[in-house]
Amino acid sequence: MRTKVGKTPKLAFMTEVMLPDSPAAPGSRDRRRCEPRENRSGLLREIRTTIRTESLTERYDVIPGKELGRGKFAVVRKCVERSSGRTFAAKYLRKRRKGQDCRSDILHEICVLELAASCPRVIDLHEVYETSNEMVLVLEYAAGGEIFSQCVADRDEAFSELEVKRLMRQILEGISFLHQNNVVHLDIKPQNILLTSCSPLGDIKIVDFGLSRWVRGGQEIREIMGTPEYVAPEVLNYEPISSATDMWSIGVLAYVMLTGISPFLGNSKQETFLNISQIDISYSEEELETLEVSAVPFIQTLLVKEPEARASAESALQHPWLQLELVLKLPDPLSACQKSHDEDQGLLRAEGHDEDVSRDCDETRESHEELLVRAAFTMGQCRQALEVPGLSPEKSQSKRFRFHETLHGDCIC
Ligand SMILES: Nc1ncnc2c1ncn2[C@@H]1O[C@H](COP(=O)(O)OP(=O)(O)OP(=O)(O)O)[C@@H](O)[C@H]1O
Repeated sequence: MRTKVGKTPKLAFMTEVMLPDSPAAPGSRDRRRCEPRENRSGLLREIRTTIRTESLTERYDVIPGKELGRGKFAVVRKCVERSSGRTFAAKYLRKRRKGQDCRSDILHEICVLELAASCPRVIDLHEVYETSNEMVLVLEYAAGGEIFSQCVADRDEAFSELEVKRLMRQILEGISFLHQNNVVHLDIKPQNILLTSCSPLGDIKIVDFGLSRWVRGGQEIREIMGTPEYVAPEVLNYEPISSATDMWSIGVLAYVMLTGISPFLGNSKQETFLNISQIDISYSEEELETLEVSAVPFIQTLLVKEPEARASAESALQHPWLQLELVLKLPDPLSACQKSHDEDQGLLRAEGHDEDVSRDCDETRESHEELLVRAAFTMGQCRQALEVPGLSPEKSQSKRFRFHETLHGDCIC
């Protein structure tokens, strides 16, 4: 039985990688995209960012004490750039891991961040520093933290369905950008989706490209990596990895965000793998019953065993479940004239605005009212409605379980 959402060991059987000759590949910072150069295992290696060798503290005040997050080989701290007063997240990555020089993995992570520099759904890379033991990525600061916190929160603090839809659209936009650029993330999970702000709920930022790979048609990558609960069946079967591998994880993520339940999590890693390979998933949980009718079919287009039969990021964005968000994209004049009402309702979080500003407020008010009715209807159905008959808060809360340990370099056997 799968009843918990939590931080779980990460699988990572990396193939050996070639090391680049010099710390910083030549190139200017004004080019928008890096030319992807990769070695056999899908690691990009040619970065454009200047690697600074002075101490980070010459230009930044690192906020003492509180860490923003931590992995097995990295720690992330808040820092403030003295010249601008801007806050950033400094990710300190150890170059030597388990006796191996992993500098090339870090260069790959930098290169992917450069490649995604124009995508607002991916965290921005500001600067890179290097010492003898570490590399430090100075990243845009995502003040809202991980969406994980709200996935495991009590019902009254968890995401509403409307919020999940908006965030899911943004996640798919980011993943679609990466896939169009031949990058697969391979570690999509709630801990790697951050928020620009928590209250009010901001926008998502995808982080942690440590396991990502650059894949091209014809080239096969087979590696066992990821986080057990989110890993796709083809990874367990040592079959080729593709963009569909991320889409599986997005299916698991959608389920988790909507229910707080990890759909494949078993009592042991082996049980989790068995559940995944048998697609042993329950669509009859109480938490799913309160959702819009198109929510479960959305998840089902992703949690399909055959990678080629899974929805792509682009087709998932077209799924009926996510279409309400299109209605929520309001033109600027409407946003202005309805602003206070929208705030009161707390329903409208338009993520973009149409260029079309020619319609006047009166004309758009009508569609806005329809929108509010539809949004209110959705909110009424969402899982935050604790009064749903037969849905006991105690029971549903027992399905949420927090633990904070993240392990790496784990194996499947
Ligand atoms: N830009 C950021 N702004 C705010 N917090 C961040 C940022 N980047 C990372 N964090 C926090 O630090 C955590 C660890 O970051 P990240 O996942 O990039 O490191 P990692 O060592 O690769 O982790 P993991 O072991 O989970 O792969 C994130 O889950 C998040 O909580």
